[in-house]
Order: sequence, then C-alpha cells, then structure tokens
Amino acid sequence: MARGRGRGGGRGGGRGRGGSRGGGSQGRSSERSGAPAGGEYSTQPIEMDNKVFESYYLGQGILPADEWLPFLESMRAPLPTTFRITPGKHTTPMVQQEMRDVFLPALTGVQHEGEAVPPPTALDWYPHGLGWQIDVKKSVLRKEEQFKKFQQWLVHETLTGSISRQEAVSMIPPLFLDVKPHHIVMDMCAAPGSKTAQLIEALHSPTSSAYDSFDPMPPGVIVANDSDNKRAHMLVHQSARLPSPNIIVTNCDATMWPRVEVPWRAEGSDQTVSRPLRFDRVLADVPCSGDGTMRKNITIWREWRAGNGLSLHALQLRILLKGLSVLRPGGRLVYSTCSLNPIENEAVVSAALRELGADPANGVAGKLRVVDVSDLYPMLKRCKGLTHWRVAPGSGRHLTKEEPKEEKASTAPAADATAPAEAGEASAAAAPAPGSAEYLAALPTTRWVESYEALQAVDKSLASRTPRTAWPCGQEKAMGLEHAMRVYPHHQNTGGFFVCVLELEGERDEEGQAAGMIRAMEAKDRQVEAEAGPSTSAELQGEASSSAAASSIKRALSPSADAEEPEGKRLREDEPQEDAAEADLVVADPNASIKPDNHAAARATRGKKNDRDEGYGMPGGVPWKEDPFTFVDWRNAQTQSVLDFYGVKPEFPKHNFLVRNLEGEPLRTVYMTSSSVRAIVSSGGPGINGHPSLNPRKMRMLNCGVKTLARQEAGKDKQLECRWRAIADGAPVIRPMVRDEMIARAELSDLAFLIKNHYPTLESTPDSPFFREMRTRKMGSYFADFVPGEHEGTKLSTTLNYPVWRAVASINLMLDKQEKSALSCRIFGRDLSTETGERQFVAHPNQRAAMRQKAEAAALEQRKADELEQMQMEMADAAASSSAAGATSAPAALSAPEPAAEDPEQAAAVEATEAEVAEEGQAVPLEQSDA
Ligand SMILES: C[S@@+](CC[C@H](N)C(=O)[O-])C[C@H]1O[C@@H](n2cnc3c(N)ncnc32)[C@H](O)[C@@H]1O
Repeated sequence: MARGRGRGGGRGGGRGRGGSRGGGSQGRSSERSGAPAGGEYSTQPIEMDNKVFESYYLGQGILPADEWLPFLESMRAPLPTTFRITPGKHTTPMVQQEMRDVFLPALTGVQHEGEAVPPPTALDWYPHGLGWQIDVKKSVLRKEEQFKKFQQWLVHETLTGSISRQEAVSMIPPLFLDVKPHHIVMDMCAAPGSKTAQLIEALHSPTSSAYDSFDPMPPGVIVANDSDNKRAHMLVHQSARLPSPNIIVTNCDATMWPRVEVPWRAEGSDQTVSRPLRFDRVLADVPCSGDGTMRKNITIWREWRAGNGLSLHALQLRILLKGLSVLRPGGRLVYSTCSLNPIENEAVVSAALRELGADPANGVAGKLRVVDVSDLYPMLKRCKGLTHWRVAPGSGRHLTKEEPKEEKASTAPAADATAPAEAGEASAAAAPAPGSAEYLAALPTTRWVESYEALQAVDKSLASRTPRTAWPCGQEKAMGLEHAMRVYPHHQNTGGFFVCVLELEGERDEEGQAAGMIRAMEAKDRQVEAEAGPSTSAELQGEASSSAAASSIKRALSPSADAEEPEGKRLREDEPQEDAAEADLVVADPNASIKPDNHAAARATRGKKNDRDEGYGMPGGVPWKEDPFTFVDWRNAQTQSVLDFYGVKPEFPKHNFLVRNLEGEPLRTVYMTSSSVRAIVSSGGPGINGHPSLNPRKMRMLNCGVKTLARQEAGKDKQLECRWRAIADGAPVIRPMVRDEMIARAELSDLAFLIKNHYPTLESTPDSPFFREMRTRKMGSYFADFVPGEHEGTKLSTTLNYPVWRAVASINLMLDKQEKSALSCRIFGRDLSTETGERQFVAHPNQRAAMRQKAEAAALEQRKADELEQMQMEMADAAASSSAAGATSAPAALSAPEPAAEDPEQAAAVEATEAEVAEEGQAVPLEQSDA
C-alpha cells in the first residue's frame, strides 16, 4: 500500500478548528474531511486522535518521554506551506529577488482580525536560501490582499516551473543522494515527482543556484519510474515543467526492474561492450503507511493501525533490494519513507544489510553500509535511527498476556530513544508518563511479540503471514543503523520522515557510468559517419522523395491519422483530478489517489504472455502501448535542413533527435536527448513488433528527452528554408551550438514590445537594432538574447534567451501566454500584454485541457480551410497552365497539396495551439507533495 488514500490517506485542507467530538479530545477533531476507503467523501469532522497509534509509538519508544506531548500537539496542527525556487534557471535570480524584496516586506507586519500574521521564513537548512515556508491560516490567504497576491504568484510561478511546492521533509532525500551531473540516477517510486524535480535540478545545476552553473545537457540521466500508470503519467507532466534532454520516464514495478543492456566503452579502449545498466545513484522513496503525513492527510488518524506498516514491509524490502542490485559498486542509495514506523524503516534497512552479508557479531561488515551524514546540512534537526524496535503482528489476546496496568508505563519512551529497550521490560522509573497515570492506563494494549519464534509458538498461521525480517536481529547498533535519520514534526514544524543513506562497497568511480556509454555512442557515430562518407545536404535533399518521407509528410498533414503527440492524448485522458481548492496555497495531496500496489509484482508476472513478451507485465493493469521511440537518421533531409539552417557547430548532437514513429521521420515534434539517454533507449537488441530497440519496451518507457523542434508550415511563397522551429523548452540545449548569426542581441525595450504585441507586423516594430536586424532576416526561427539594461525605469540584470519566430511579415516571441505573463510580471511588475496588467494563468487542469482542445480544434479547422484554398488555387493554376500547354496530366496539387501559407493570423492560430500544448505540458502544478 502506498501512503495516502486507501487505508490511511486523505486530502489535506484547511486548519482544524477544534470542534470536539466526545472522548475528551478537545481541539483534536478537524473539520477537514477525507476520503474513506470506499472513495466517498465524508463530511464528518475527523478526530485527530488515535489511542492505538499512541500506545504503539509510546511502546516503540521513538521519542524521549518529555517530547511526546509536543510531538502529539504538532501532529495535530496544520502543516505550513513550503516551496522551493528552482535553481539554475535564468529566471532564478528574478524569482529570488521578488520573494526577498517584494513579497517578504509586503507580508511582514500584517495584522488579521487583530492578530499578527507570521511572515514567510526561509528554510535555514535548504541550500542557497531557495527553500521557503509560510504558516498562515486559509482565511488570511483568502482575505488579506497581500497574501492573495502572493498566492497568485506562487501558483503562477509553479505552473511555469520556477517554483516547486513541496513538503519540507520531502526535500531531504534528494539532498542526501548528492547527485552530480555525470550520474545515472534511478528514482524507483517517483510519482508524483517532487523529488524527481529536485534530481533534475541537481543534474543540471549541481553546485549553485546561479544560471551560469546551469548545464543544459549534462552527461548523466534521470530515470523516473512508477508502477502506477496514471501516476507515472504525472511524471511526464512534471518533467515537462523542468524540461531536460536527460530524463526517461518509465512505468515498471520497481521490484521487477528489467535487466537493461547498454553499450559501454572504457577510456582508451577501442572496443565497445554491451553491459547491464548500473546506476550511480538510486532513490527508493518507497510506498509506505504515511503516518508522518498525518498533519496533512488527516484520515490517517482514523485509519491507523500497526498492521498497515507491517503489511508493506516485504514490498519495501523487495524494492530496496532491487535498487541495491542495480546500483554500481561504490554507488549511493537513499531509502526513505514518510512513515514513523520502524517496521517500514530501520527493519527494512536492517534486513537489507543482512541480505548483503553484514554479520557484525562475526566481524563481517558486508557489502553495504549505512553512511554517517551527520555533518551534512547541520541546520536540519533530526534524530538518530532506532537500533531496537518491537513488533506487534496482530491484536489477538492469545499473542501476549495482558500487561499489568502498573507495567503499562514501561512502554512509555525511554530517555534515550535509541537505546535498546527489551520487550516487556519494566522501566517505569526511567520513563516519565506523557500525561497522567490514568491517561496511560486508558491506552489500549499493544500486543508486542518478542520474536518470530515466539510468534510461531503461539500462532503459526499469523507467523506464516508475518515477515521474519520485521524483528531486529540485535546487531543493529553495530550495523550503524543509528546513522539513519528520523525527522519529527515538533522539531522544525514539518511532517515526519525517515531517511537512510546507504553505500555499496566498491571502488570510487569518479567518472560515473554515463562516461563509458557516451564514449560508446560517440565511437558508433564516428563509424557510421565514416561509412556513409562525405555527404552534402544538397545530395541528401534528394532523399526527401523517398516513399517513407512522402508518406510521413502526408501523415503530418493529416493529424487524425498521425500517431505522434501521444502526450497530447494522454494529457486529456490522464488529467489528474484535483479539487477546486487547487489555487489555494494548501493544495490537494497528490498521494490521495495512491492505491495499494501490493500485488504489482504478481500481476507483472501474469502479464507476461510468453517468452517473447518483453513487456514484463502490466503495472496498474495497463498494457504497454507506447508509440515507438526512434532516433532520426542524421542524413534525413529534414534533419539536414535543420543542421544547415541553424548552422550547427561540430559538437551539435545531430544523432540525438528522437521522434515517436517507426519510420524515424520528423513529422511534427522532434525531441532531443543526451547521448547517455540515447545509449539506453536505442539498445538492448532489436525490438519486437518493429520497435527499433528492446530497452524502451522492457522499461515500459513513457517519455524521454525534451521537445526541441516543432514543424512550421511553409509559406505560399515558399520562403521557408527550414520547417523546424525551435521550441522554448529545448532552446537552452541547442542555442549554445548554433551559428552566431542565429542569435540576435536585443534590448529590454524590445522584450517589452514583444510581450505587449502578439505577432506584430514587421512594419509596426520599433526602429531598434534588433527589429532592424530581424527585418533583414529570412523567414524562420532565431534566438534573441535580451541583454541587461533599463527600460522606462525597469531594470534587467541578467541576460534572457528566448526563441523568436520571424514570419513572412511578422515576428513573435515564442513563449506560451502563461510564461510570457509570468515573465512580464517578474520584470515589469505587471502583465504588459493585458490592459489591466493582471497575471494570466490557468490553475485548474480541466480548464487548461478545455482551452487546449479549443485551440487545437480552431487550428485544425484553419489548416483544413487553408489546405482547401491552396488546393483550389493550385488546381486553377494547373488547369490554366495545362490548357496553355495543351497538356493532359493531372494537376500536381492533387497528389501533393502544399501546406498553407504562413500569415500573421494563421501563425497566431498555430502559435496559440503550440502555446496551449506547451502550457498543458508545463501546467500541472507541482503538488504539495507527500512525498
Ligand atoms: C511515496 S510515493 C513516491 C513519492 C515521490 N517519490 C515524490 O517525491 O513525489 C510512492 C510511490 O510508489 C509507487 N509504487 C507503489 N508500488 C510500487 C512498485 N512496486 N514499484 C514502483 N512504484 C511503486 C506508488 O504509485 C507511489 O507513486
């Protein structure tokens, strides 16, 4: 079971108002309601009180006794909203500055109904001051103007990927994973993707928040996986917020992660070998009972029982062991849960350590060690991992004798929470009661069973259903389990979390796994190019008449028959349903939709129809039906037109263009991947059912790379040399590798004009050097560098780069409306494109989907009308010329209609569609994660 809905989750909402519902629990019920197991929403207030929970954790001794009450109090308080500013984007300094210089002062000293409202605070342990927290009531957010504005900013910047809303504790595991740009990283249970976002950020901007530290295409790879198909698609949306050529999204049961073969070449060698993919870093943020999220998922209060954690232990261990099996020697794995239960935490790690040979009693360290990271992030308050815990496998009276009431206090926490406390040991003197004696006496009895053998003796059937590894082996201290970290809510006003950093024995591998894969791909590319011999693009243009290309063009013109753009399809089908409170700071819990996935492994085995079926299962019951992932032959005429027009430098990765059709033909959208991603995607042997390679199928790949080029229709007057327009997402990757003439220097005033005016005609543009220059250019895609400067009292202090489209008679900044509006507000303090200056963003996914569909339908209609008009004109031309020449052949236009002309109106329609698609791709707000 995953944390959240099902047995124990729900949607977080407003602040509990303390309506009491019996049981003397004044102030412990919440008007927040939650979804019960059946999925129906309850309007009943939920009691934030569970005596079984208290009895269990007091018995586990997870905290010193004097911390028990503050802990409980904190667990009942609403969780503050936390967010991170995305590092390394060129907008990062602006967003940081807005937070520090605009919002922080505006939100300081605010009074609401006579009470002081606390201002936002920076998370002192989060690097570069990028993490923030705000702890105010919903009523304040709704009523106070400053907070309303702040909230809008937060939602808008989240939609554009400049901010990620994420629970503070969820930010911890990726920090300790210590991802470097050359690492191949696996996020085993990644959805909805808040930690994946951090991993992507770390790969591209490892050491600093500054844009100059940003590497648009580092050597490494992030594989983001989730077994739940719908949730895995959330990862596709998530990765679209932070576009990267280095990402692969997969939909596997992590316990069944396949053997993936990749080409690899050692430094200095001239031999490429095929070897299994190994990861430098693995994040195992496993499904868990989620009781560390009770401040947000209040239904867990009602549903909590000891068995929830116990039933997940085996799955968690299997995921961890699989993660370790794909980790390279010397590699690092971070195991984490948002559960406080040692059965899901220390017990899982202890079992893995033993599985990998740790036997401290006999002086054997084993191949795996728990890393002491106590010197890292010292401002982060955390407790040591437990070295002893107890197991309560059931509630039957036969399991243990009822403890005498006076001994009940023995289950209260010991002063040293990490010290072993024998089951049933009476230590009342050392354990001050968390409340009165009566309070303790009223707690229900937890049936602790001392050992697996003791359980077998009293209940064989229960023993057969209980994992032996749930019990400690007694060597936990020697195995270093106290180096694990427990984060408790009352220490820093957060949720609860468990994090353990593990490293496999092995040589330090400074270069990482990606380097050998990239060497292998480069060697292959050199060989392919040498074999092909020198080829001019003029020669290659002739190949465009091949039948594959012709049929592809036809498909491109007939979108309904086109299998491309699977994402668009998915966006509609898998739109995450979020509640109406989405635009509020406290957003719906993404894990509310997690269902238990205990049987994923079994389903996966059943899903294998025969030995030739490399699909290996159907997580979530969904078969793998993805369009092929095919790299485009660099000699393809379309690719050549791109290489020629953009005048790419020798280092341009011309072999790394990827499309989603079998023919490898660029039709509408072309993706770019890193060479390391290409090594993974294009390998594993020949695919089946015509798929070019086996790995994507084995990995149940959903998506990879970054959208980089979009097809633009040629104008009537055939001015368009290259039909491929740079997309903003992929622009940072290709911009550094195009000829200088493709990049035009522009001023802040030019940016203001382009924001204000949508597809302005060239005649209407100001007489600035940038627009003068653009008027002389051929129709096509260019990059504008907006350099630091001033305009009407506004200052730009960093260079911004965006693609622009030079149409026949107009020009446009190629940013979607939402992004343009955010940019304008950051720089000019208002949206210059609207009369009111209000921000323009669409927070709700259903609205976004509707808008996108409308724009697509309008563009399609427009295109059909244009095609018809074009065909009629050409037929008329052909008829005129054939009658003039006395010829009888059919008009050429009948067999190959020319695409419609590009004029400002049509360009605007296409751009609107593109904008909506782009918007859709980026627009899923980064949920306040579970994580
Ligand atoms: C705790 S959530 C992960 C949160 C995520 N790491 C984040 O930061 O956004 C656990 C995830 O594990 C997934 N899951 C459950 N069983 C799985 C399995 N056998 N293999 C892979 N993923 C699994 C669930 O679908 C769920 O999305």
